[in-house]
Amino acid sequence: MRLYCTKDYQKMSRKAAGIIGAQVVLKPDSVLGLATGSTPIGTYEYLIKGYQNKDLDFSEITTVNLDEYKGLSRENDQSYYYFMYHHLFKDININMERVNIPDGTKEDGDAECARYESLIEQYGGADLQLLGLGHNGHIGFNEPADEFVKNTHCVALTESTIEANKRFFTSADDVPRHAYTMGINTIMKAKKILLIVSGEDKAEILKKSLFGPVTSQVPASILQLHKDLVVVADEAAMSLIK
Ligand SMILES: N[C@@H]1[C@@H](O)[C@H](O)[C@@H](COP(=O)(O)O)O[C@@H]1O
Repeated sequence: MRLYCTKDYQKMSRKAAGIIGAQVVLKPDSVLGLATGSTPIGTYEYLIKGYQNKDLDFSEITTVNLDEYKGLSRENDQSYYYFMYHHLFKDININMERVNIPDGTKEDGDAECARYESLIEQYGGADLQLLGLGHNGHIGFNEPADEFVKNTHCVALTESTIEANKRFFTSADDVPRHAYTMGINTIMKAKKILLIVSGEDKAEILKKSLFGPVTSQVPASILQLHKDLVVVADEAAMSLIK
């Protein structure tokens, strides 16, 4: 594991974008695994700057996103497709045909999850998977559970995740109760994993994830077993790690 501690959110974002940018430069046809949530927004802003400065070319890049809410269409402004389009894709030269996100509108969840899993399998996993960290240790939407779920699957969101994500919706009642998410093995198949974490409210779960026991009750703890894990966290998130 490589652990970088940055002064603040901006510096975390710049460092993370630098790592993703290096991947894009070194392998222009990379498969990038992308994430949503508030943490990666600054990273995406720096990637857009890299494109505008002509340092980064995304024309050959393929993307796979971690997750999507069940029941939300691409046009829904709370869907992760919409999020990705508005925070990144619309401002870079990505070929939208190479953008992959689970389709939240597919009623047959099993079929959609199997399709998504085999797509990632065909790519041989992401070259680099970007991850945020949920307050309960979730990655993607892999929630604390009695066992790790291997492949892309449909998950019932926990109350704490619904609570944390309600800020993006009119009320907690509007937060979808289910989501499609890459499984733990889907994520671990990535050749490199970049975990970004910001804020004091994540300090405890970051410490547990990186230095606590590997357990499905803290899904991110599995990342300790990845052979190329890079963590970029700001001082506030790192405050409990000496
Ligand atoms: N499914 C996403 C996760 O992929 C993300 O990492 C998490 C943390 O979000 P934030 O970065 O806003 O704290 O939120 C959501 O639940």
